[in-house]
Amino acid sequence: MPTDPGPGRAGGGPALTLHGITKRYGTVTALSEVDLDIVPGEIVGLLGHNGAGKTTLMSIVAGLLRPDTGHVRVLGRDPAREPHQARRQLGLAPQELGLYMPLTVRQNLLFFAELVGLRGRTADRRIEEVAEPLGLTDLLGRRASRLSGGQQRRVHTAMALVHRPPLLLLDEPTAGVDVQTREQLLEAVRTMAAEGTAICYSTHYLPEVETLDGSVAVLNGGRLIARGTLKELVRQYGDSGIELTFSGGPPDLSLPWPVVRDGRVLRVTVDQPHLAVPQVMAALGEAAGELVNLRLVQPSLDSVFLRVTGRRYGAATEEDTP
Ligand SMILES: Nc1ncnc2c1ncn2[C@@H]1O[C@H](COP(=O)(O)OP(=O)(O)OP(=O)(O)O)[C@@H](O)[C@H]1O
Repeated sequence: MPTDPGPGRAGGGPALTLHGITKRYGTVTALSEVDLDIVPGEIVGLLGHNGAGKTTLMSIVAGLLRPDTGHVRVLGRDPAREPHQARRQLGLAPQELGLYMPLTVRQNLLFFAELVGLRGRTADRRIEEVAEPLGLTDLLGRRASRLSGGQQRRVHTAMALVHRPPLLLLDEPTAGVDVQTREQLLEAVRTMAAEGTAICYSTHYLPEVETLDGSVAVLNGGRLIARGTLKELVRQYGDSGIELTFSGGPPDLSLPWPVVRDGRVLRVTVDQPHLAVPQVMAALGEAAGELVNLRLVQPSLDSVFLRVTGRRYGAATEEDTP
């Protein structure tokens, strides 16, 4: 049994509290009046289009950037005033890989373990513990430079976990990884949450957030515009409908349901889209010849995102109906 304290150390309060956080870079407002709590054991999918402020938010929590206004508490500590204490309570896996390529996997993990005060047998044991679920046990002696991209990404994530932090910040941990690595990372995230770790998980891949079945925070232009569990948000904002894509400009349709035009796409919001298809097709008339795709949209995180931001999320999967 590990002797170091586990992640359930928040004493009942939130693992992370952000209150009124604003951050500007010159004239660009990256975050505006953001309030966010994450409680122990909660996985928050942090979502937003490119430039929405996700990385800025994580950097502020990790104490790498200072907010212009507002306050941050990591397990009750202010990363700006008590950087070392706050830093030990969190693990950050930034977007950019941070491996030392000439070192072995074990040496990379040991380096990070020592940075947060782990030594000797405690560090060795934690390295073994963190390597196992991420499929790194057999790779501990291998140089980082000799690993595949997916293996490097797993080591990068393992470095954030090695001190068993009660708060974990993962910035697009599955960017560019293979299916097996994705599964291993998601499983490791689920396990840590079940053990009480609070996790802030940014991704451009909505099905991952649905798989993790956690809660969601949506940033848009630096503002937090939606926050809740997946189920709550889908109930509140998850429109269903029909999405029609045309080879040229979409026609004007006369239908009894709201129709929104977005470039070459028309979106019809309707409760039971499969029953509405015949009427929509009939309304197309000659424009049916220009139709290149018809998709039934069911209430999901994808439709929540579209509703609250006005744009679909970049890498969401599509269940296209030919
Ligand atoms: N160092 C910087 N100097 C100036 N502007 C910056 C800087 N870093 C970020 N920004 C701007 O702040 C805004 C938020 O950027 P941020 O990187 O936090 O977004 P993001 O949601 O992480 O985006 P992505 O999904 O592309 O990683 C963007 O408009 C970005 O251009």
